[in-house]
Amino acid sequence: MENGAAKPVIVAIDGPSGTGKSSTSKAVAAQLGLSYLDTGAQYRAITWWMVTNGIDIADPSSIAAAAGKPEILSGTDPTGPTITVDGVDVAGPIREQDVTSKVSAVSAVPEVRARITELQRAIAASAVTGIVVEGRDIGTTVLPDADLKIFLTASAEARAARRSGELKGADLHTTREALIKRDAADSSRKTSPLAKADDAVEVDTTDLTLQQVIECVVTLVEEKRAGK
Ligand SMILES: Nc1ncnc2c1ncn2[C@@H]1O[C@H](COP(=O)(O)OP(=O)(O)OP(=O)(O)O)[C@@H](O)[C@H]1O
Ligand SMILES: Nc1ccn([C@H]2C[C@H](O)[C@@H](COP(=O)(O)O)O2)c(=O)n1
Repeated sequence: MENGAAKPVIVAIDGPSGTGKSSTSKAVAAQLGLSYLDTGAQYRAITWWMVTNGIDIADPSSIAAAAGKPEILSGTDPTGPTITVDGVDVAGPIREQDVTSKVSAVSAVPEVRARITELQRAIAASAVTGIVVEGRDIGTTVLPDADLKIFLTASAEARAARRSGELKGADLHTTREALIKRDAADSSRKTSPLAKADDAVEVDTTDLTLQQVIECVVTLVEEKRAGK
């Protein structure tokens, strides 16, 4: 690059629910001075808009017809990411159970994916120092030329324990079943399913602390930047 500025680094982090994508990505981006994009929040935001506007979630053609309507904006500061829909802050509502139970159906609709993928690529292209983008299809579809691709995994038991801790002691069995159901839907959809890219580095986080996962990913990014 001219004037000696470092080339922006693009990091894709994918994996099933509760593997630590958001926590890891935010911390890595903050530590390395990169932007951060939570693509799950964008799919949740469009789902929130569909629910709020009375779109029939069981009817993919209604979802497809409405996919271009909401304006979704993501703030990419890893120390305070934001998400708005038509100017409304939806950071809280998109985490509610009603949205969580419907997001897989909405995000399976090809028109929704095309719309959100376009937003994601534009955000990544405008990140000055680089960006950590986390989701399900970032390494395979959204940013196939990413400098580094990570695929996080963890046992269903570990993921359920993490989530039920977060949900203030929600029933472990119910939480585990809900995670497995959402992963199955996300992995089996036709368009851009949850999948590990062939060139992704897989990190099993089952027996690692969050801090160990962050350190592992920071090291991988630094090695990549150093051309190792
Ligand atoms: N290695 C780890 N050890 C213990 N807890 C962890 C670890 N990684 C993440 N967590 C905790 O697990 C919970 C889920 O993590 P996080 O939200 O980052 O996962 P995610 O993969 O982004 O999930 P989702 O895809 O459902 O949004 C959080 O409470 C987080 O603090
Ligand atoms: N790249 C992505 C990111 C997310 N989704 C869908 C599937 C998930 O179940 C849902 C919510 O994501 P989360 O907030 O749990 O990370 O969004 C997707 O299809 N593609």
